[in-house]
Amino acid sequence: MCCFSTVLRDLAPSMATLYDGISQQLDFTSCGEEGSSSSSDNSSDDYTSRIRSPRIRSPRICSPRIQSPRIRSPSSACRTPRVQRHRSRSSTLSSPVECTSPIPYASWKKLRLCDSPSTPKSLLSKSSQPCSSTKISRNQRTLRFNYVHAPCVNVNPFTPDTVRRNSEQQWRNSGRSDDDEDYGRRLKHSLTSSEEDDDAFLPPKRRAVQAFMLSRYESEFLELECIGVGEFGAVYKCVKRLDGCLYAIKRSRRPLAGSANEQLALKEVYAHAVLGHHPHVVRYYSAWAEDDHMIIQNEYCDGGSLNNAIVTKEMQGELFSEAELKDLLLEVSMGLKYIHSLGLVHLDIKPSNIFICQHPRAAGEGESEEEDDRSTSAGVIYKIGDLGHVTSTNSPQVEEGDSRFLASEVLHEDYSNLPKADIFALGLTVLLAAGAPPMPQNGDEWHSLREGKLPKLPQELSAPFSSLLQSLLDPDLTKRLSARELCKHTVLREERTGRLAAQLRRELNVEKFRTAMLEKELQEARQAALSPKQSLPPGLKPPAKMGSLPKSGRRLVGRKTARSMSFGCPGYGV
Ligand SMILES: Nc1ncnc2c1ncn2[C@@H]1O[C@H](COP(=O)(O)OP(=O)(O)OP(=O)(O)O)[C@@H](O)[C@H]1O
Ligand SMILES: [Mg+2]
Repeated sequence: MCCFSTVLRDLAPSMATLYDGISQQLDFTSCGEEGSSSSSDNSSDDYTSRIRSPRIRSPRICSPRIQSPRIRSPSSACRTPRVQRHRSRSSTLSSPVECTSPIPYASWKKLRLCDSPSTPKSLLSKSSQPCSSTKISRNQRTLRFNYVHAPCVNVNPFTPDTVRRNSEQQWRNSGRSDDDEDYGRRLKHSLTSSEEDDDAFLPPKRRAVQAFMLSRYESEFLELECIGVGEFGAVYKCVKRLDGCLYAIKRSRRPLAGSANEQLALKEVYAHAVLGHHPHVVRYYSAWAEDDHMIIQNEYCDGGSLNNAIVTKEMQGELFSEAELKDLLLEVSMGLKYIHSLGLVHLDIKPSNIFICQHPRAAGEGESEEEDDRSTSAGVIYKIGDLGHVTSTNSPQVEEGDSRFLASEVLHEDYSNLPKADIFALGLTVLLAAGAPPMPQNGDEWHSLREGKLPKLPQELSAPFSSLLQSLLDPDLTKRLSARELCKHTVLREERTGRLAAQLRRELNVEKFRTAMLEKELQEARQAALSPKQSLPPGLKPPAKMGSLPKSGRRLVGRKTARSMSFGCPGYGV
């Protein structure tokens, strides 16, 4: 009896926790429409206070955009683009009915209901809930998130050591809360553990599959830091609790449903899904809607954006070398060639939308037929990201990108050769990396660039490379090279091929040396086999010489056992 009462007493807190869990579940389901348009401001603030951590934030790159100058008559070919920036992405509409998006609110709703294997579960469950905008108070929400403990983070045992060490260092610097200490501990342990205690890598199984009444973002990911804030949303560096790998999670800043942002968010997801995997396009893993915000899980590029790299170089008084510029141009062209080959255009190519991977090997890259990352000058890989403006070439719905990189023909609504608009923007991007002054948003300078006049650069580029850059800005679209042509261009290929050849020669020499060493060992082994008396201890009978082996090849010892052979084994000539 005494034992039974003890058990009951011990059970009481667990029952209370269970009850809490159930009530939180109810609470959670009721918050589905908190971000509905009528309450967007509050929700946005709530979101900001909840999700944005006061951690390191990369310098914000202001990228004003054109304010949807949709219908423009040819007479609008004025000297200065009339379009005034600050930008269409942010224009949240007050009601779904007013939505100007070509994907109407109804379709968005339907999209959430379509039950395909690729439809995120969270999206489906959310869609099945009533659309009433039952709001929960800030306090309730706080309670909900405070009471539930997030599952721990698994440490991926396949993470290369260098990456793991970097993560551990970052972990130490980030000053995490007690809740996530476990991850830090296991991460640290994984660096020092021996083979016998490799089990320590793996958390108890129940943790990996446990269901928690948290948002998908919080239950599946551990947020490490905010790595960028764009017009559309904020991007967080996160570790996925299950696989222990890093991802860039992009979350729209404002509630989506019924807003113009909805179209952009969907465009980005559609484009990523269609594009699949290419070494020069930021990889997409998953997307879902949460509290009416779109969340996109992408590959994390450890070198940040090209824009950040340009700013950093500038501060250090350095410039991208011509070889690096050629790599940049070639690799982004490869990504564009792929995008264009699928009948799509990016329409927002600029330094802040090109990302750098510094550990391509670790990320399993360099598998493209077209390239070999051994041949890149800086050993980094450039990738095209931010697909929010992607549209198809056949039936373009052009949401113009940043006016600083906008081709003149797009401003004049000539959409007959949109891939060349990407090439124009790429030309300006490479010029910026070469040290060109910031691109103008309008005015005479803006026009002179569109007339094919290159800006002054602080470094001397070779004549062939300069004229190649010049051709990217050519106002005559037929003279502006295509991505396909750029990928084959000798100016870009020559050096790269030379570097690859040199690298292959080095590797060949290493292999030759290894072969020579093996041959030497083999010779020694043969020698030892031919003069066995010298090496055998006294009293031991020498084995039969090669020449005196029985003709049938019968073995003298171990006749009944399977024969295993190895090089360098005296007694068995090869
Ligand atoms: N995959 C990634 N890896 C590393 N950093 C990233 C990644 N995605 C985004 N970032 C960082 O976040 C910033 C904003 O990202 P992104 O361009 O996707 O958002 P955005 O809201 O569309 O921005 P904008 O409208 O200004 O182009 C980038 O400039 C970069 O610094
Ligand atoms: Mg961007």
